[in-house]
Amino acid sequence: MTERFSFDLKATDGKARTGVISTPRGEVRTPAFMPVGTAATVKAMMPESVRATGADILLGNTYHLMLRPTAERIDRLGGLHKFMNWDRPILTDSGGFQVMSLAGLRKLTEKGVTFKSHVDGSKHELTPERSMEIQRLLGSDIVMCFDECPALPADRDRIAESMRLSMRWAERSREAFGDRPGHALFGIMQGGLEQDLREESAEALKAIGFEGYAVGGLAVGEGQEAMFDCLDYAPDFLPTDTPRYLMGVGKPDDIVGAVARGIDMMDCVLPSRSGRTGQVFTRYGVVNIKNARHADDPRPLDEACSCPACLNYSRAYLHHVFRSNEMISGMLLTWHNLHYFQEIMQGMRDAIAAGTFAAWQAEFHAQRAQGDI
Ligand SMILES: CNc1nc2cc3c(=O)[nH]c(N)nc3c(CCO)c2[nH]1
Ligand SMILES: [Zn+2]
Repeated sequence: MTERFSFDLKATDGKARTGVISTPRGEVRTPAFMPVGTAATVKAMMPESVRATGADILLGNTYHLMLRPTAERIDRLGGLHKFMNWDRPILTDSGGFQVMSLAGLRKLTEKGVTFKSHVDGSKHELTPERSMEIQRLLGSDIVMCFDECPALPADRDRIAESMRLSMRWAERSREAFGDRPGHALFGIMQGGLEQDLREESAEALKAIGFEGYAVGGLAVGEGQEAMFDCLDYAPDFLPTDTPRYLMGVGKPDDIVGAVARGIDMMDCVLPSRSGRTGQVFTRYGVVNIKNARHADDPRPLDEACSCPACLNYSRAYLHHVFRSNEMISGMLLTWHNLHYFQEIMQGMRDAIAAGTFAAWQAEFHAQRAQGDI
């Protein structure tokens, strides 16, 4: 076990990379998908089940946990890992994105953001310094800079002004983070869909120096084509010897396309959230389990899947418990979706290491029907 944070790039195939992030709480195989554990739980999953799907790391949220139960209470109780019974690495987001998407009555200044809690209307402030303090109290292994993620579409001046504010906040985040061996601070690149602003942001972050770099400001409604156009150049502005994390992505084909463009880590609520709404991802396409045509179907969701839902239950059963709004529905469909997402990651890690990523990608797309199956 290491007391340090490090990234070891094992192999590349085209722009795709595979490696290992070493932390005092364990290793993270990349490319990695991080399940989202917003309120100190990956919804409908026990932590040991999350681990059983193949996850090495999960994501927590500064915004939600500062409001309820508060970072100070989690600290008093031994930190987020003990609190939620997950002893492997945790990456926490810094709160800015969630404030802009969830909180009310927001006021943005150079200092930071004041806002009203979406939980109880109480007033709060987030600054780079306060975000670093909260993430330290939580005890997260990978801390994200406090940034502003502008909603798209936005005009170029707004994007430039927002990115430059985020770069000043990145400087303050680095300063406030302090010297924490074994812990990492990741910078977040902004700049919208403007190539020169993306490059300016990357240069600013590299001049400050971080243990990893995220591509932020995407998956905010721009669509897959525009996102991939940006990913055709943005990761190349980042160092090759530190992890690259694409925030908030995505559907299976988004994930594969991002890895093909040099991304090492991703997070998304999709597999867990859609598991609760009956949307099931399989290698052949999407199954909407609430559809009546599954009512008498004795087959599993996916004959080739080894998750508990596919080994032990029929589509007919899953259709029934979804329609009956039974808790086991969200549990089984979430487990399957997270298992499938991790199977995609393992397949890509193996293919990149073997130099067969192009063939793996072709097979991935050939298997998938368009639309529901
Ligand atoms: C779902 N799409 C998405 N785009 C994002 C973009 C950002 C971003 O630019 N900055 C920060 N701090 N977080 C982000 C997050 C939350 C991560 O799950 C995003 N999530
Ligand atoms: Zn399954």
